[in-house]
Amino acid sequence: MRKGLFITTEGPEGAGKTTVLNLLDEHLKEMGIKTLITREPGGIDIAEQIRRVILEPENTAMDPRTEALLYAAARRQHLVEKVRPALEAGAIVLCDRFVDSSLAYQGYARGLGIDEVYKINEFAIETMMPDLTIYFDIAPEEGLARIDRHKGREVNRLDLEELDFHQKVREGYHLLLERFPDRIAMIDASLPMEEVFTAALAKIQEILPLK
Ligand SMILES: Nc1ncnc2c1ncn2[C@@H]1O[C@H](COP(=O)(O)OP(=O)(O)OP(=O)(O)O)[C@@H](O)[C@H]1O
Ligand SMILES: Cc1cn([C@H]2C[C@H](O)[C@@H](COP(=O)(O)O)O2)c(=O)[nH]c1=O
Repeated sequence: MRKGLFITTEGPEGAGKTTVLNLLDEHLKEMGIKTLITREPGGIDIAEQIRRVILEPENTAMDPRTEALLYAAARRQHLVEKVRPALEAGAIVLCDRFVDSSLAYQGYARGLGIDEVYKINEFAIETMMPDLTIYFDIAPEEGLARIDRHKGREVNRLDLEELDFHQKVREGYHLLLERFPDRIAMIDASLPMEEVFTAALAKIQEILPLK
């Protein structure tokens, strides 16, 4: 049974999700709340191995459906091995990307169809959807420029897609916002980091059980 809260972050490349998620994790821990911070694809050994296959820049021959299936496979293993046990133990799970990434990237930007990609993911996640998804909205040009400036970050196969693809990713997220207005909250990720953090924390506080 799910006793904790499942919170995910989403957004285009370089939106600041990882940075802000780490700050949120620190802040919640200081409040005495049990948290688990993790990421997709990855977070556990098998899923990190799948991540390497998906994101290796040389794997240019990868078919879009293969890509979607690999993300779903990594998701399944991560959910079973790490996310579900932490939720059952009552933690707040902070997960950098989840199924909405597949819907925006593979479903919309790759053109596989949001509903089709959701269907294959249903097999992976069963009914496990986030309690809250914080969507970091940013123009892809700005996000990609941040990554460019951020020396030492791995450049992955998806980062190397044309600007048009990244614009479609953002459009895909906007469609998801319309479809799931009760679950997905948008914040303006172009603001200074401190303001983005405050806005994200406010969204979490709205769903924290009162003590
Ligand atoms: N609000 C902000 N203003 C300016 N720079 C930021 C802001 N938030 C994050 N950054 C910087 O942008 C870069 C990318 O941030 P981060 O890795 O957190 O993004 P991300 O959304 O996790 O990216 P990706 O999904 O592509 O890995 C980092 O160098 C980070 O310091
Ligand atoms: C979960 C998931 C991710 N992606 C893409 C999004 C990014 O380009 C990479 C992950 O890299 P990050 O630095 O950890 O953000 O993978 C995707 O296309 N579909 C997914 O389901």
